[in-house]
Amino acid sequence: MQSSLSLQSSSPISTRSSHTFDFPSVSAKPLNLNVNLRFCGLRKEALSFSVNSRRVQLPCRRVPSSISAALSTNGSSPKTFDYDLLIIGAGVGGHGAALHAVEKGLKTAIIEGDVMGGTCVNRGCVPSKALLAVSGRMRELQNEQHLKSFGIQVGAANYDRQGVADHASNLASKIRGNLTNSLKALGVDILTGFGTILGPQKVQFGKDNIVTAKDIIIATGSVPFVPRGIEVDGKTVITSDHALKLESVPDWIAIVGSGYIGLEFSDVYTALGSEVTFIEALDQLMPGFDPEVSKLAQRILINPRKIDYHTGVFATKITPAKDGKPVTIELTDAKTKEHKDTLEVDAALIATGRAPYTQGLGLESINVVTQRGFVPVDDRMRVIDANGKLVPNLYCIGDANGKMMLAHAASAQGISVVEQVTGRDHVLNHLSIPAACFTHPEISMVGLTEPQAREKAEKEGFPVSVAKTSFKANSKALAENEAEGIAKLIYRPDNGEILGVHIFGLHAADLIHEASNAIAMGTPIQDLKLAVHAHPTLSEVLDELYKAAKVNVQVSSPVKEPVAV
Ligand SMILES: Cc1cc2nc3c(=O)[nH]c(=O)nc-3n(C[C@H](O)[C@H](O)[C@H](O)COP(=O)(O)OP(=O)(O)OC[C@H]3O[C@@H](n4cnc5c(N)ncnc54)[C@H](O)[C@@H]3O)c2cc1C
Ligand SMILES: NC(=O)c1ccc[n+]([C@@H]2O[C@H](COP(=O)([O-])OP(=O)(O)OC[C@H]3O[C@@H](n4cnc5c(N)ncnc54)[C@H](O)[C@@H]3O)[C@@H](O)[C@H]2O)c1
Repeated sequence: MQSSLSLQSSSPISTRSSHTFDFPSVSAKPLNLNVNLRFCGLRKEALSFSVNSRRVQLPCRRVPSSISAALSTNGSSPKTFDYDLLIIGAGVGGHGAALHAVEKGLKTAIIEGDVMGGTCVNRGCVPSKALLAVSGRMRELQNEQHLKSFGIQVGAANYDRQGVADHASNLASKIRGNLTNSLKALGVDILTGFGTILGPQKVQFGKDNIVTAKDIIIATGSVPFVPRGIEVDGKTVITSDHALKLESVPDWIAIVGSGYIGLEFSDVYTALGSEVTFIEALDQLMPGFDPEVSKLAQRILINPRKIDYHTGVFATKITPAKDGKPVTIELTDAKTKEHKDTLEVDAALIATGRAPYTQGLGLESINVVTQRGFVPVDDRMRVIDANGKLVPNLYCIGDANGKMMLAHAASAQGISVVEQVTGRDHVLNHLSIPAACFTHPEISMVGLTEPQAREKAEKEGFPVSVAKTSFKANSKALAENEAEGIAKLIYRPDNGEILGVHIFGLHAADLIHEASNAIAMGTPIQDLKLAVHAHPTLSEVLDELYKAAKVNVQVSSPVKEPVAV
């Protein structure tokens, strides 16, 4: 059985020191742990420890800067710091940054004003995927024809609403616990209270606690955006925060907005028996996706289901149900601005985007003016002040900067910042960050859509080509009787660069990573054509895609001598 050990440092470690701990172990025998810290160069230390006399030596690492840091960027900067890195907001962005900071040897603290884990864990990715796991199973069990095609017969599928809701909330608590424990185990100090920036490198949290840090990351996230005129009562007119609790499954629900949240919830509600009406301001549903993919997705995710829609209209006034009257929704034509229709439904979910949560952060104390609430940053997430100058030692990651409102983007931005503050310049390529919508089947994408790629190509003067493959030719998808889907590759035929990949089909969210990693590593298609995929797997959809591309250059990497095995 393995024992895990955690080294917590709440005071700066800067000199040679040795500590011996006795602590109960998971094995029958108590462990005797002897820890040695040894200076081995400028602001570096080597950690060695012995467990029951067996010695383990870890390599030289950067040590916290608490003693040495004395910045002189501004008269009011502190001379010494409580921490190397202070993160405001313990969502996935803050968590990712903190873990990487510890790995880099930074003394790190994280301030959280509400529950640990932020949006993703408590009110976003995690509970929504729990609900989608249920909707996937319900869909399968309700699809008699699909089951029959395998020779399977089952009785009528049903569900217990509270049981489904509990699955989502239990999963959120579990992952919140894991996230909190991982920070504690690595020695990240968790400071509880609302954080406000008082000046350079100085933050107040809670009522009157002040803490200083060499570098500060703002990671305060976002909240649901509710347009003016819409009254949310939390019961019949709701946001995703309420919907994830699944307190009811309305017979008829209007979903305002057909982006990620709207689409995922349409999958959940229709699987659980609701009828859905989409209200979308733009002229087509799913306007954020590649147009060809959204067209196919509409054929499969919308048309055969109990969903109707109004496009090109704004929901300008929504009044909750009251005194036996239904929810009323006034629709206004997006172009003429004239009243178009009034709908009466049982409930309305407002999924019209998210607003950054940056109020009360004290940005004015450092001359930073937000843009529609978002903190302005450069491509290294360095905060830009009202005069267009970089604010020293201040960064903003995740939803609060609005670059890309995705959990893994927030975390990747945090890691990028930590790389920079520990001496390695790093710019994150946002075009390599994948995204996925977890409907049944899933939609995933990375890089540019076809219209975006064509616009860029015209401006910069390079050729663009498109290759496509269908899941219908994939043995694994056929075996699963789920061959409805496409993959689309947008690329430069002159050099083999991938500009974008879009997938709609079974497990699209998992499949996209091969393409996103290729973009991140700069691997051209002519090299990818030679990569081998196991048969029969869904990954062969991408193999086919690369092979279908017509690139005008040969293999770019040197051909290695074959190695005998
Ligand atoms: C329904 C839904 C489903 C989603 N599904 C996905 C998905 O499947 N995949 C995906 O990639 N993304 C998904 N997202 C988006 C994802 O949740 C966000 O992009 C992500 O949570 C952003 O992380 P963050 O760290 O920037 O902010 P948050 O997660 O919002 O965390 C910010 C934290 O900061 C705290 N805070 C704010 N101000 C202060 C302050 N002044 N002092 C102290 N603490 C403060 C907040 O309490 C919060 O805990 C989903 C979002 C929603 C709403
Ligand atoms: N699977 C995922 O990764 C996932 C899941 C959910 C949410 N998210 C993230 O959360 C963020 C918010 O999601 P979202 O779906 O709320 O936003 P979104 O920006 O994806 O979609 C909002 C939609 O609402 C429409 N709209 C806005 N105002 C309207 C109005 N008054 N009337 C009618 N239509 C209106 C917009 O045209 C748009 O299509 C997204 O940026 C997304 O990145 C990600």
